[in-house]
Amino acid sequence: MATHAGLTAAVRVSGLRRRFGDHLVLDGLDLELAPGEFVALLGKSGSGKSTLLRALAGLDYDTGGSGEIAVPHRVSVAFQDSRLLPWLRVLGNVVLGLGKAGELGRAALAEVGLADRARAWPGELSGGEQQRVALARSLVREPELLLADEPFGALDALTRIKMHELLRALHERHRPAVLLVTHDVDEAIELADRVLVLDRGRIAVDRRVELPAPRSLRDPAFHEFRDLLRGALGVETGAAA
Ligand SMILES: Nc1ncnc2c1ncn2[C@@H]1O[C@H](COP(=O)(O)OP(=O)(O)OP(=O)(O)O)[C@@H](O)[C@H]1O
Repeated sequence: MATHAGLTAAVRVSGLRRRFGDHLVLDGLDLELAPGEFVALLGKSGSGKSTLLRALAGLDYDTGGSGEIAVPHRVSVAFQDSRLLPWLRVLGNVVLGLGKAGELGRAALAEVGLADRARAWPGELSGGEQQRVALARSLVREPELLLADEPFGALDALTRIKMHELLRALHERHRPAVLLVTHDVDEAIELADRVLVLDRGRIAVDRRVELPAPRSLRDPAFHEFRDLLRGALGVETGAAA
């Protein structure tokens, strides 16, 4: 079913339906991402965000479904846990399956600030460092599309801020299209060019983030946008506080 996107879109999804037994999770979903666009995907727990990501990544072999999906040739996927192989050193994980010399891998590790950890074992790294290795592993494949499922969900707040900065910088430099699944409304507004809310199997909200950079929680427009998204997610907006 998956085909390759034309030059005009990095992702094109039309009429995507996915069900688990009687449970229709995606119900005729339509979505387009432009090349280089950074898009955040929000949605209540169980709304189907990971199901959509897996469909785009071609990882949902057993699921009943229909619809059209077009993605680029080079797609990378990042998950909440880094999924590094513990029996390979850091550099081995980065270049796994590429059959290339380590030079590209070392350059990618340098980009995420881990040039000196190439020979370490994954178990010797902190959670944040492991996620940086996972980013390097994605980068070295020069993806046209990066699919990220809560990649910072397990990190502490400070490490998360640093990872945000790193991801923005890497996006600026390499310009893949990004689809970032997150529970964190502020993370979505800080990072993305465009924010989507998935509800009842479709994209219920699709808004560009027009806030000036650097995006600041002090900007009243940030709060307006946050309230709009929280409203769409059925969360108290705190407007009366
Ligand atoms: N392999 C599966 N078998 C049966 N049901 C599944 C399977 N995978 C997902 N589901 C169901 O599909 C629905 C959507 O799941 P999905 O993981 O896509 O949601 P999500 O929006 O990513 O949730 P969360 O934010 O909690 O991670 C849920 O009701 C889930 O129980």
